[in-house]
Amino acid sequence: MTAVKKIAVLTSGGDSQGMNAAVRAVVRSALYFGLEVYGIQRGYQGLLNSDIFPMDLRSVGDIIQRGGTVLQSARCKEFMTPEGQQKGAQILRDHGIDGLVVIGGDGSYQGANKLSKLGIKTMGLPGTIDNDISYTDYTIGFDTAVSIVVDAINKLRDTMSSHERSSIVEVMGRHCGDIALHAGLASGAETILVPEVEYSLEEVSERMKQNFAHGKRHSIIIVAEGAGSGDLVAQEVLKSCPSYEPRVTVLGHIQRGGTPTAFDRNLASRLGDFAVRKLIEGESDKACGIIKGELVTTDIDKVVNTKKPFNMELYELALRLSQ
Ligand SMILES: Nc1ncnc2c1ncn2[C@@H]1O[C@H](COP(=O)(O)OP(=O)(O)O)[C@@H](O)[C@H]1O
Ligand SMILES: O=P(O)(O)OC[C@H]1O[C@](O)(COP(=O)(O)O)[C@@H](O)[C@@H]1O
Ligand SMILES: [Mg+2]
Repeated sequence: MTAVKKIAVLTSGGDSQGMNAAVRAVVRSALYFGLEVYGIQRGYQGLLNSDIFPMDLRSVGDIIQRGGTVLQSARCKEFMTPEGQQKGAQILRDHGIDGLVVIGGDGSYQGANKLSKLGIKTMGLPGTIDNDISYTDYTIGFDTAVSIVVDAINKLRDTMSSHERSSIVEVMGRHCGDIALHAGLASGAETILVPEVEYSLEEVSERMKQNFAHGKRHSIIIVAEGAGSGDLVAQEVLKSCPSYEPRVTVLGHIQRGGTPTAFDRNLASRLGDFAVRKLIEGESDKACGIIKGELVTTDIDKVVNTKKPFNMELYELALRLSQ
């Protein structure tokens, strides 16, 4: 006896690499366990437009390696209203859909939470490059985004060291410094500016001067978008250490594209299958995650109301090793 018979899947919010692998896992596991499965195009916007279609085994062929999301994504204002949420729940009921897997970030999770209060069984999967979701060590897309940043910094290093310059790299992460931190540690950045750690521009220039005195003739500064602007940091470096000739690179949406890493594909595959099995077992209003290698579910309410702790140990290590 399964708690759901017909489920749907959608992707919502900023897309991330590995969302396709998650969609594939949801569809194939659902079919394996005898459920009917539907895709919803363009997130909650598509739900409100009844853009809902049946999915079969072949409909998710040849997508595990692709970035973006074949279901497409959207940000939908109407769904933020109680009327929009009731309309969405009614449309799902009209289609006979009793379970929904939402792949997205914290905003998308809140939409899933509202639908569950209206009688639809929901499961959230953490699809965002930012890694800003609590109760999971990793989100789907984070590993790929970090690899892209590291690859870009490798290239910047070549030219920065040739010209003895300082490279200031602005990376994504509105409220979370994890991309900056993990890419910074992996690429030996001297300075990592994140929203979770207060800093002053004076401190940054003091560190630059010290590094210069220690014989460093080029340097990498990573700025998470939520921590400030690369241009401001560059102005400060130009004032205090002009010989570093700062150059700013904003990586932007490049970080959200391209083929997902094996880590992200495997995480997405495991979580997609897990979400289906939990729906079948009757769980609802839960976010799926991975903690210390184990798959877990946590109440969505708890997840969206808890800020993910920042790893200060890793941050201090990155600074210690880049002296
Ligand atoms: N509090 C909320 N209640 C209902 N739906 C929400 C809420 N917050 C966000 N959403 C829906 O989820 C969509 C994606 O949220 P957003 O915060 O943009 O991205 P992400 O899910 O990546 O964090 C929004 O456009 C909206 O449709
Ligand atoms: O797609 P947009 O509107 O340019 O949004 C950019 C934002 O989306 C992200 O890539 C991901 O954020 P979400 O997962 O919350 O959507 C952020 O790092 C970035 O600030
Ligand atoms: Mg978000």
